[in-house]
Amino acid sequence: MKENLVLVRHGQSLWNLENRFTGWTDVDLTDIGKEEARLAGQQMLAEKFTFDYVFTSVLKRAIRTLWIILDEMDLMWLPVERAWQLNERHYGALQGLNKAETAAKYGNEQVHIWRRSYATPPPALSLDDPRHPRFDPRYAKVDPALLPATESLKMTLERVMPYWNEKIVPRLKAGEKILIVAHGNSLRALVKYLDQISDEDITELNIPTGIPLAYQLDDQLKVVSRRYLADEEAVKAAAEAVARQGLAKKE
Ligand SMILES: O=C(O)[C@@H](CO)OP(=O)(O)O
Repeated sequence: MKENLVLVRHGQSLWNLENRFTGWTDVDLTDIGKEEARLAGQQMLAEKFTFDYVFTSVLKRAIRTLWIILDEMDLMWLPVERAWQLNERHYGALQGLNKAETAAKYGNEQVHIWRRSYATPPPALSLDDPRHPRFDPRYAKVDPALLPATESLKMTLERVMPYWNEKIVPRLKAGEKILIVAHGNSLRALVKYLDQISDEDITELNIPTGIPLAYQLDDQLKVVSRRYLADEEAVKAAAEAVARQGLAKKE
């Protein structure tokens, strides 16, 4: 394998299925999501991918996807680092709401801005909202000032990038092959950086669930090649399906 970095968005989650804004809500995979993870693992095995080190978030839809992939690849022994910095973008007060119903209420355009604009965050959770991450024991050791009540993609990128630079870059520079299993928007942040996508163009990028995206990076970590391990049509259809989730249902 010439690629040294593979990014995988977790398989379908319960709230993907119910079409709800998820963010930092810790929902599990559906059976389809587990199957997507199995296929991702089998695909990488078939193409003789292997890894030295693995990163994921602290949310179970990503962790379980990773477990299934490593199981399929017979790589369960690999070291894994879980980091809140790789979590999904925090969706603020939208978390739990149905995307199509929200679009019916506020308009497709407003929902597209909340979902895909670079710098506009959704409405924030109040500090005393029980869903605020400061009440969740998994973030007990994180500086409370860093815990978001909402995030734009820009804010997500601002917490993903320091982690990338500090924890992932040194391993890539040392020649390790890295797998990252994370989320639609934390991966959009990383892909924006790697592929140097502009603030405008990133609004049109949708990452499909469960399809490995493999990068070959050079010594300077510049992109030599990138490809999804699926045919182009399948990737396009899956990305368009993600984009459509934010549209109001036609009467
Ligand atoms: O709800 C979310 O957290 C994300 C990923 O499922 O959704 P979206 O594609 O709308 O950014």
